Amino acid sequence: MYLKTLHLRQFRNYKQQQVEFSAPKTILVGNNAQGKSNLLEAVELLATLRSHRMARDRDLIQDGETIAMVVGTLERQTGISDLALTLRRNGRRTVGLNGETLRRQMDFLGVLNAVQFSSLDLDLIRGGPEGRRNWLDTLLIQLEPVYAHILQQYNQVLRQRNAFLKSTLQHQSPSLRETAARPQEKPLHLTSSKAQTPQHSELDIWNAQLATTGTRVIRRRDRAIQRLAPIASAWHASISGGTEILELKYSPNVSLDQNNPEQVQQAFLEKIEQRAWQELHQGTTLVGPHRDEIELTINQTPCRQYGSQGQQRTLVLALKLAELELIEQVVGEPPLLLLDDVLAELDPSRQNQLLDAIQDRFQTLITTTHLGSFDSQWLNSSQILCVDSGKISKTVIGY
Ligand SMILES: Nc1ncnc2c1ncn2[C@@H]1O[C@H](COP(=O)(O)OP(=O)(O)OP(=O)(O)O)[C@@H](O)[C@H]1O
Repeated sequence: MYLKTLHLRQFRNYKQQQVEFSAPKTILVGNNAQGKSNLLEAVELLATLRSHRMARDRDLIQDGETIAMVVGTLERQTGISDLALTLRRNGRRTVGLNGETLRRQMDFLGVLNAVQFSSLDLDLIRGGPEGRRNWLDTLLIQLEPVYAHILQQYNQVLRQRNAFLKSTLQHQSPSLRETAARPQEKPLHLTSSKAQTPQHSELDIWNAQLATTGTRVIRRRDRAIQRLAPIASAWHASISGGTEILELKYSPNVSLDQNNPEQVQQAFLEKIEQRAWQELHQGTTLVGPHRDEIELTINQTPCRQYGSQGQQRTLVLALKLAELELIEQVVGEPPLLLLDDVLAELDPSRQNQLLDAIQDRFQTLITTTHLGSFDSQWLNSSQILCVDSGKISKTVIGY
């Protein structure tokens, strides 16, 4: 797939900007804080409707404006598509495909595919499990756009269940609150699952919904990791010269021993039952995929404790190359690669591995503060654009 043009209106620091991509590789060069990452973020939004910077829509809209637009023309084997995303300060975003507004965001996802790789990705290993869950979810949205809807349903049930648990905690009698201060002592009505109060029947409804929607999330995450793991291990072995074995394992908060959805739901409900008292005591949901972990180990040692920054970079590079390959396998066309200031973070040998893997196979947008890290062959075969205070101009070097 090939992104031919991108048009930004009142997006971040771009007032009005049209960009035409004239080569498989585009290098965006400019000083810090000029708008290079903003442009990549716009492409990422067209692909996933998410920003890895976790920006809110009002942050994406230019200061002082009420609306922003990102429009792209994409060429795929199946034909040309026009994608349009409108962000509003005081309203919902809307998405359009080929001139028509779409009712479901799900139908917008999966048209453009992209893998984003920035220095923030190094936190995938060092950071907490939430970052790894977000990374996997963003990948899954591209592999199966319906997953965006599934995840949204789960998060909605989770929010409502949390609100219910919180209000129950606030309204419980002082004697109960006193017992809650001693979590080892369960109040009588919670020692038997048969004892039913109106609050408990409402909780039962939330439990059932959490288990149903949560099981869908868990099973899809598991499938994605199973497909990604061997590809990532192979890349990792190739980059590290075969001396290190990377393992990627999904570690769901609810056991996935059984692959049958009914059995996973049953395991989910049993775990909720076990944690019921703690949940009421803490006023929040303690069971479900919002507490999953994705375990990364090298030679059986957890990566977080393992290794130097260089080894962690090798690992992230392997994960990103695996993402590219998996998306290509699943959607049947190579996705775009968005490299946000990462070349400078990699040593020359890792840079070469990455550049060799890309070749002209993946349309690649690269940001950099200086062109010194590219060899002349790369510079000659790339389109080079200068970014200066939200304005883009062509340079005389390159295409
Ligand atoms: N909503 C917004 N409205 C106007 N300007 C914005 C908005 N959001 C961000 N900016 C501006 O965008 C600029 C940052 O751009 P960007 O993050 O793309 O930097 P960059 O060129 O990639 O630089 P670096 O190399 O530091 O990452 C800053 O000047 C910031 O003030």
